[in-house]
Amino acid sequence: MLETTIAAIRPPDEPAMAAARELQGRLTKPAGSLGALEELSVRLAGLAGHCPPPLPEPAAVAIFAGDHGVHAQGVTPWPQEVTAQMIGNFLAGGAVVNAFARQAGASVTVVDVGVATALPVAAPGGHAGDRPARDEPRLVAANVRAGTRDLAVTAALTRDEARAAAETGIRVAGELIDAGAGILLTGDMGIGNTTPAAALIAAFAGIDPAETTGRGTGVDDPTYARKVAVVRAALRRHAPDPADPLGVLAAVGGLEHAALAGLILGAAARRTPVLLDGVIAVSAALAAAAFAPHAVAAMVAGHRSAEPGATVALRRLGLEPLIDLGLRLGEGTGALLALPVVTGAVRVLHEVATFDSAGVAEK
Ligand SMILES: O=C(O)c1ccc[n+]([C@@H]2O[C@H](COP(=O)([O-])O)[C@@H](O)[C@H]2O)c1
Ligand SMILES: Cc1cc2nc[nH]c2cc1C
Repeated sequence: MLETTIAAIRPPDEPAMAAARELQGRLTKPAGSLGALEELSVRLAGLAGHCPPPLPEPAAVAIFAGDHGVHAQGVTPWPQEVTAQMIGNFLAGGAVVNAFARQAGASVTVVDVGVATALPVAAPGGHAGDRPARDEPRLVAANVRAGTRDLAVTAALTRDEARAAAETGIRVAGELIDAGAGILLTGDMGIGNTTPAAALIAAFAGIDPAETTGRGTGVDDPTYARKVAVVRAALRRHAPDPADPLGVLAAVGGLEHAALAGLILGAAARRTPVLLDGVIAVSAALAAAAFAPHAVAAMVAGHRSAEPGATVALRRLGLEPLIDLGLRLGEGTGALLALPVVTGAVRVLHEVATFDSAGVAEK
């Protein structure tokens, strides 16, 4: 399924992009006055193969959750159980992602792709295991293994495990798009997952982990120094080949990172935009781009995470984030805040009058 998905990813449609550029020039506003929204509208026309592209509605957030063997190295102060507990919170509607999803009118799908501890059977007020109503958060059980192995000691995953997680992401993308989603938003939850994200970005960018490792949930100086040393040693030990993205994901990645790479590939194959959240999403986006360079055409960078690796990854992908608020929460929160910007960029092409039609004089 991974190979057929990659093979289905085509380059953007140049005539649709040219039509969007030409239309932008005829709308009742000074040329270029919508800044980055204009190029975004052109990119989305190229992805859709149509001008104007469809409005990115409805929106669906997919939160991939997993745990990490590298937690044993003391790279985060939070107990591993928080991953499962936060799933309970997502399903009960009490997390920040839920508040922002309600505001944006987006659905929330939580995917257990590798949680290590027991999931809440039914969160208070939640619907885990029940058949949810249309707008309630939904849980997809797709656990590949109970957390990764410790990447400081051995490869985090086998290639088969990394593939299984990526194919889960592809499957979730297909199901959400089949159910009508016009845009997918990436979300993640995994205590410790900024460590593999930093390793993935350093591996794909070929740079020192000091440039890609951040403070995650907010680690102190000794923990930060340990984290950089763990990532550096892991890259030296595994020496992953950036031309082999499955190998990189297996060596130093995580199950949610691999699944997010799959979600992005699945969206790109269906010519559906995927709005990226923070550092975990952009590390997965580098893997997706290594699998299929044209997948970048489907990516929109929602925001610039405070994690330094996010800026490195966005630069390599050639993506400018839509908002920059110093967020470092994950869950899909930054992507949700950026969603109205994406919708606005497309709505302009649908609704704004041209100089001709409105009888407004041009300069
Ligand atoms: O989205 C981001 O850029 C981001 C930055 C820092 C932390 N996080 C979230 O915090 C958790 C990982 O942090 P840590 O310190 O345990 O590696 C995980 O659940 C992520 O969703 C997310
Ligand atoms: C409380 C908490 C919420 C989160 N959401 C995403 N990552 C998280 C990490 C923690 C610790």
